[in-house]
Amino acid sequence: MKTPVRVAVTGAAGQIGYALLFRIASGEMLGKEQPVILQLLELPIDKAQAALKGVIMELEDCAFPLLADVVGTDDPEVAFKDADIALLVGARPRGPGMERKDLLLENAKIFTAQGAALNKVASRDVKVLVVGNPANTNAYIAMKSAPDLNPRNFTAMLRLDHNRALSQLATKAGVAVGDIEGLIVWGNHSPTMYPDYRFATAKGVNLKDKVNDADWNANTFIPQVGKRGAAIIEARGLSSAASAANAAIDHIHDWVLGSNGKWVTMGVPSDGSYGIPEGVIFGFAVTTENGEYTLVKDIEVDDFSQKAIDKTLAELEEERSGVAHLLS
Ligand SMILES: NC(=O)C1=CN([C@@H]2O[C@H](COP(=O)(O)OP(=O)(O)OC[C@H]3O[C@@H](n4cnc5c(N)ncnc54)[C@H](O)[C@@H]3O)[C@@H](O)[C@H]2O)C=CC1
Ligand SMILES: O=C([O-])CC(=O)C(=O)O
Repeated sequence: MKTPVRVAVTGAAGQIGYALLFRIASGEMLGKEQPVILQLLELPIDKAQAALKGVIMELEDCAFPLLADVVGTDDPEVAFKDADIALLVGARPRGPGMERKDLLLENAKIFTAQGAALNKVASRDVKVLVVGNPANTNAYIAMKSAPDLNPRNFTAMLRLDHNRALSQLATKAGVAVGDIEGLIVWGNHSPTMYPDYRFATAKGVNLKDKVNDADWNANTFIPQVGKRGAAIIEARGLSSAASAANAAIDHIHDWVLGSNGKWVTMGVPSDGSYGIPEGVIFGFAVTTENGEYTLVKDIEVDDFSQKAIDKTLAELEEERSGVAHLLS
């Protein structure tokens, strides 16, 4: 039997947590041979702790062979102790009529405290995925609050946007979603994100050429992917949960086990590529192998794409300056 991997999940009793934990424990994230220890964090309030207790009871009732242990706590330093993977989900979600950045100041404090706790007690190789919104800037805050950890290991979730774009493109192009390669979502997890299908192919066929519809790209595809979160809130009265949990599983699965040469989108600290200032957590195309990601370089950026990238970067810079006072 392999040594169990310690997976910390914050906001574990929330809607995404409920859609996520059972899949991690059944081996969908790290593989069917990999035991896990779940270290679950919830707020130090009775209702949240009682809900967490109920979720842990249900995890027990599944008798998952791969679930080596479960810890429930209200203390980040207990949840993150020796964590190999940390899924930072716990944060307030938006409601109808709000943008994700409206959550910034309220949620930012969570990520300074949790970054500091990770810095203190997590594995030195911990892989961090920030799901709580606004995800890119929260990941930036956590990264800056953890100066002893490798900044590369702080990532934000754009995989849901990537998966949404895959699905819409597959439908439009009349191809199987699993055959699509070479898709990117650049930038911020917000309506300014830029889903870019210029290099997407299915079975070697370029899908931009196949679709051949610039109007659909500019006026349907890009805005629909960008505003999909709001459309779900409108329809459900609650923000996406199962699809968000699914994207978190995909993100960590590929980061740990590899993407087999496929491009996937991760929000990662820029190394200065494509003119994105170093350290800004930006959605880039990456490939993953042996637990490491590599930015895909030298993607041609045309005028249309440059304008879209500039717009989403400007928003991230604005968010970053809005939280600068929390980081000094
Ligand atoms: N990046 C992405 O693609 C997506 C991000 N999200 C975001 O994920 C976050 C969670 O969403 P839901 O699960 O639907 O919300 P929820 O409200 O159902 O659950 C959040 C849970 O986090 C807990 N929590 C709050 N502050 C905490 C803290 N400091 N430490 C530990 N736990 C804490 C709450 O008690 C609650 O149980 C929201 O910010 C939402 O906007 C949602 C969908 C997609
Ligand atoms: O839209 C929201 O607030 C939740 C989210 O991030 C998404 O579904 O993409």
